[in-house]
Amino acid sequence: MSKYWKPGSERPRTVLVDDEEGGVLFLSSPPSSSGFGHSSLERQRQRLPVYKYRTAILYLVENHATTIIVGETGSGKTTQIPQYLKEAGWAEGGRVIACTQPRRLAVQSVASRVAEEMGVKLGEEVGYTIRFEDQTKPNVTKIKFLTDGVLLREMMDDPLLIKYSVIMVDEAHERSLSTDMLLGLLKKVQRRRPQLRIIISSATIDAKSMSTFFHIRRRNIGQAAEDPTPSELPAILSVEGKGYNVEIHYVEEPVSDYLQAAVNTVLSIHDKEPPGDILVFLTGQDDINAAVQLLTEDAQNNGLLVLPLFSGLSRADQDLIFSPTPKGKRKVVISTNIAETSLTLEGIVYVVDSGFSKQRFYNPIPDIENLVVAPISKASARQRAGRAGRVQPGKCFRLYTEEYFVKEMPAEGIPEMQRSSLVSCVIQGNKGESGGLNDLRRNQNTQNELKLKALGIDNILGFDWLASPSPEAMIRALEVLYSLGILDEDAKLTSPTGFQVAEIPLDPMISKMILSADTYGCSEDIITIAAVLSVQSIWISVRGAQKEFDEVKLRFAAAEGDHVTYLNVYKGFIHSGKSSQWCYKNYINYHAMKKVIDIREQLSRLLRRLGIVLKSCERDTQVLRKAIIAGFFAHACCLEEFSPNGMYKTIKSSQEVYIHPSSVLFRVNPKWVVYHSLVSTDKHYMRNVIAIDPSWLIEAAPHFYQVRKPNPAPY
Ligand SMILES: Nc1ncnc2c1ncn2[C@@H]1O[C@H](COP(=O)(O)OP(=O)(O)OP(=O)(O)O)[C@@H](O)[C@H]1O
Repeated sequence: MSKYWKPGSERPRTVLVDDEEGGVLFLSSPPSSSGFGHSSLERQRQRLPVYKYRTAILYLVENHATTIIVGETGSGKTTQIPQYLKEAGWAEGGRVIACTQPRRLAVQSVASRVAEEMGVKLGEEVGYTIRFEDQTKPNVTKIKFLTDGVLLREMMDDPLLIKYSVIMVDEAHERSLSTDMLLGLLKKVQRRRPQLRIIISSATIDAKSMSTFFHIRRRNIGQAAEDPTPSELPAILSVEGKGYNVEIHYVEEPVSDYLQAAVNTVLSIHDKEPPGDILVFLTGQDDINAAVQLLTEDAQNNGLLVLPLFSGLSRADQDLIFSPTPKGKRKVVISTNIAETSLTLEGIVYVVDSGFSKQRFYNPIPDIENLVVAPISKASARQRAGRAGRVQPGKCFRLYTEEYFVKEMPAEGIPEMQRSSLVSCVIQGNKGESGGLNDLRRNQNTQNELKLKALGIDNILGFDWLASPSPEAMIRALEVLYSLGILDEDAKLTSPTGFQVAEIPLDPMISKMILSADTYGCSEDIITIAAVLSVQSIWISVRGAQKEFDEVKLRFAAAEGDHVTYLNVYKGFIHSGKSSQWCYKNYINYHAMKKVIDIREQLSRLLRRLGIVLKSCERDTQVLRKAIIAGFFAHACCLEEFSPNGMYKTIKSSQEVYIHPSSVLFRVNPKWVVYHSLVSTDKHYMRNVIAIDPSWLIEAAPHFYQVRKPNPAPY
């Protein structure tokens, strides 16, 4: 049974307890206001609902292995609890307090807020880590924000997460693949390391089922030295109270076009409501761009500053979202669900919720994962409304009826684990989620599987999941890893390939491509390609200048396809002295190119660590393409004969696919191609495509392909 604790009934004692290193931790009462000083930030902190629960939270964390904290959006969970823990001594003796978030943007923004509240420089006492960006200092950082994916990766080097005293898994209701994996693994870690404290927090979580999951029954493994161990029963704390009031408005009749309805609602707010910025939730980059365009047409004269927000946005564009609204303007941020949790955008008074988001759904029959626009859950709707009312009262305009919300909207979404292909040979074109892993997320699931393997969890089918994935999806993932030579017949990581792939923080197909490049003598070139594939897009999308853009792109285009084209762009950029002017002239995203340089540098350091000497094949494009095929042979397609519209079929499952218009091979239609990822809209489109010779497939993967014997000639 779980334990509920209501503050007020009994004030927790101040207790002294030995910590793991034999030092002393003490659980104190809240610091007096004089202890805090009187700056306005400190007063703001004390006004938050969670402040009243400070002692209770510290008491529960001290005495329970797991504490589940449920509190309204904006009540102060994310920004305050890590600070309370630090103040109470949980970061003494070199230990670190971790707080995970499902999204990168949230990690960066809450870390900088907490650093500001503590009056320290970001990256020192308070830091953050997202993939390819580490803003922490060893032995200095005490509170670390990170994505749950990054923490999973850290577990490969430090399976018991020894350096952390407390791990707070925030926004656990999101149930992303990484969150679910992390929760399952943390439960295992806790059995081995009872002193680790876990906090699970959200505004909209089913605390009871989480509590049942975390009720560990510890094996007797000789932990006497670590006693007193905390209670195995998870505690649930409900933080009452919220920030400012948010008035909810529904439409009277269902709307047929949510995009147009969102635009109309923004204009009507602007017309009728007092000053205050507006945050609009749409689904993906396409409808966001369409809404931005519709509103910008109007904005010239009406004082609206319209800004898009989706993952993969450049840092400069992202900063605009957070910077103060210019005087006399009203900011309108049009976002995917990237802004749904944890973010505080200071000027936001109004939220417009379309009721939809892009979600992945896996269809096992053609083995294709689609990114579809689907209705959100009540949990998401509450999170969205919670982006208003954080620094002042607000209003949320829901573009669906109250009846729909009450009677039809599901309470929670389906966990990603149960609606994803674990093989993920398909791109999600996932522009709206998880903060910019972008194309590389395509095979994230396989990568996650790999993480479990690298953590020595071999019986994946029997793993203790919060929500079990389908066995078919698991088996498919194992098949892919086996075909790549990453797992052996006993489903164990191969040596050295499997272990090396597990070291590289990219999807296994890209990692295999990188490792194979060593054999082909082109690792120097392949890491450039891998780096470009890990940013959203190096091109700047240009509305109304398509013709010029196409002409410029032709200057870099390689007949072999997109990957080789990227090498041309990279060389041009280096040759220009990494000039932003050069990028501007060539419709290339300067920030994306800087990111490419950064990722490339990290990959080259990693390869050196693996003992791989970087070599260039000096533009031998055949060798390059063979290395790409070594990772992507399963993505081979053949042009259908006599197809008037460039239809290809995948060799693996005879799925109809087309070359994406953004590819340099669009309309060129070579007979045989290999693609990096699929985007599914009206059709399945291949992105990042190279032309190949089919004999290379058999050379790279004789276990996967065989030459069809011709039918015997009839007599
Ligand atoms: N960048 C910021 N600027 C101004 N105020 C902020 C900022 N970040 C947080 N706050 C204030 O702190 C409050 C608590 O934020 P916090 O993110 O800790 O809440 P939360 O309970 O974790 O919310 P959620 O469940 O929405 O993530 C906000 O409502 C807001 O008043």
